[in-house]
Amino acid sequence: MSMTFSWISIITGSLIFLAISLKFLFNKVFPRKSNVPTLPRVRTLLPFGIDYITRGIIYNSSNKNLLFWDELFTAHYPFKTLEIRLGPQTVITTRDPENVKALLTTQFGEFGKGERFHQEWKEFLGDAIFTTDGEKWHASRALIRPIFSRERVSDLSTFEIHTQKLLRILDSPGCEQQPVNAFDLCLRLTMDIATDFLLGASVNSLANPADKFTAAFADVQRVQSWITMAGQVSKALPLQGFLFKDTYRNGLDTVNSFVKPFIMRTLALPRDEVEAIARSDKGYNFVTALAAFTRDPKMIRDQLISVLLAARDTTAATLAWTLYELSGRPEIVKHLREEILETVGLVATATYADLKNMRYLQAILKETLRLYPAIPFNMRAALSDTTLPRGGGPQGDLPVHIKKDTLVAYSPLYMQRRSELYPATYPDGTPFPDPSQYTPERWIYSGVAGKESKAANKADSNYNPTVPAQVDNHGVYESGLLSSEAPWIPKPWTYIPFNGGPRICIGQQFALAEMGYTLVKIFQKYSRLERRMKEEDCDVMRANIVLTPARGITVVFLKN
Ligand code: HEM
Repeated sequence: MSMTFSWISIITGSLIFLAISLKFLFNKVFPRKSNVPTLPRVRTLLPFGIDYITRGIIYNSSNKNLLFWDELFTAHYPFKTLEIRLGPQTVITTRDPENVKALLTTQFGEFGKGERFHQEWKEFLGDAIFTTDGEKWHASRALIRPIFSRERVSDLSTFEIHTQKLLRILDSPGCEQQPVNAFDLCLRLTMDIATDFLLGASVNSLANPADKFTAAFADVQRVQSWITMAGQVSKALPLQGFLFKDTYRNGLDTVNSFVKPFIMRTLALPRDEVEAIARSDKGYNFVTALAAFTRDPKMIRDQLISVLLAARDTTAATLAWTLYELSGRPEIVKHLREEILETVGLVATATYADLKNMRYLQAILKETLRLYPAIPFNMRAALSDTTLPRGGGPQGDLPVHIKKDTLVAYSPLYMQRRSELYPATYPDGTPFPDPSQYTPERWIYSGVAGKESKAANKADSNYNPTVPAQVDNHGVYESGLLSSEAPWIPKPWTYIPFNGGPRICIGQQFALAEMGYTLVKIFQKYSRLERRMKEEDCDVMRANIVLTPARGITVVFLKN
């Protein structure tokens, strides 16, 4: 037995030695051309970067993606853009806002989701807004844009129906004054709201947690996130074929069979009737709105599922992280309740304008999205041979060539947590709150919130809650703080929870209204939120496409 073991060790050791020697020789024989500015290259020990990939998988499965990025950039400080060769695949990671700006706006046509991403997601999302580039993407965006107009988004009646159901659950015998998993409730709430908005009928997962559609959608998403992660290294390791295709296909069948009748029923209506519904408020939903422009059931299905995917977990996770932070901070809850009391009182329902006028509420949401951006890591592919403005040369500040199909990764999570991107003080010398801390007040003048915020809001002549969201705001989140009186707005392209440029999140205002409405509803009724989590379960961030609390969020909602 021990003889066999030592032979295995000798053979394994020799193979590793051989692989390292071959890699060394390869680098000697094919050195990089020296006259073109190149990016600092991350050294890997084993061929195809297998050591690097393994480390990535281990860090990901132990929820340490942020640490992975931190260690990578710390090891290569002060460089902000790095190149990693994983066999034939080149992946660039950047924390340079100038490069992020190029990816998302100034060189928008040269970087996109890319054909590989499209292929990986095609079965799930088809050829819709989320997975296409160029003309196809443009057509999808134009089709969907009117559905997110201010008039449509400011109708909060769907939120009212489902938040009422949430409150009834919180008041029910098993939950009242008891610890509940707030993340699970947020997922169910956002699923119910999204399906109601999209189909005109909710899956009602708040009342029925075992709902089949919700479970199938979760299965497909889980496998899809593995496929996407494997896709980043798939040229080096062709893993995708092994990834639970049965679960994926069965899940997709369930999802498709659920949405199909809604689409077919709408398409069976005479066109002028569909157009009339799409113009009115009665019976309006995403499917009817799309059916007024296209009679293609697959196109409607693809856009519908894409928007559902984009809308559901992102909003649930942001709401849940907000409740997590608020559960440890009674002073924030107190301020928020004061603002609610002043703006809508404890009984009335908030309007869209009320939500927009509540500066402290908006600051809370901004602060959550700063520390927990729902899409923590993102990626673009070079659609042709092109350049990035920075990263080359000895100082890392020269433009670099980028070959077609190179992947460029950036991380709102990592960037938004870097203290160097924040000022030490406000313009008047008041210290700027520690960027590592959850402090909504940083978004409002000198830490003053509550009463003063409302007065400041009225005085803010640039503030206009009717301004549509879809402006290119240079990566800065729009909600009325882009005014001459704002004491601080993030440096361009350093705060991008909704991305920026032409592909900025189309549902941004919908999401903010949904989260704001839910928080108002909750804190009209409850005055305290207590966290009931073990220390080791707090702040554990799982990053599988969306940044979710890995151990849930266990809290108790208390009335006094
Ligand atoms: C807190 C909640 C949300 C956050 C943080 C968020 C964030 C984002 C981000 C970062 C992107 C860019 C993805 C990329 O291009 O790589 C995006 C795109 C998108 N989002 Fe959101 N989102 C949220 C909620 C919503 C909601 C509620 C909807 C719809 C009701 C929605 C619909 C979309 C769509 C359709 C896209 C694709 C836009 C395009 O490619 O042109 N999102 N979102």
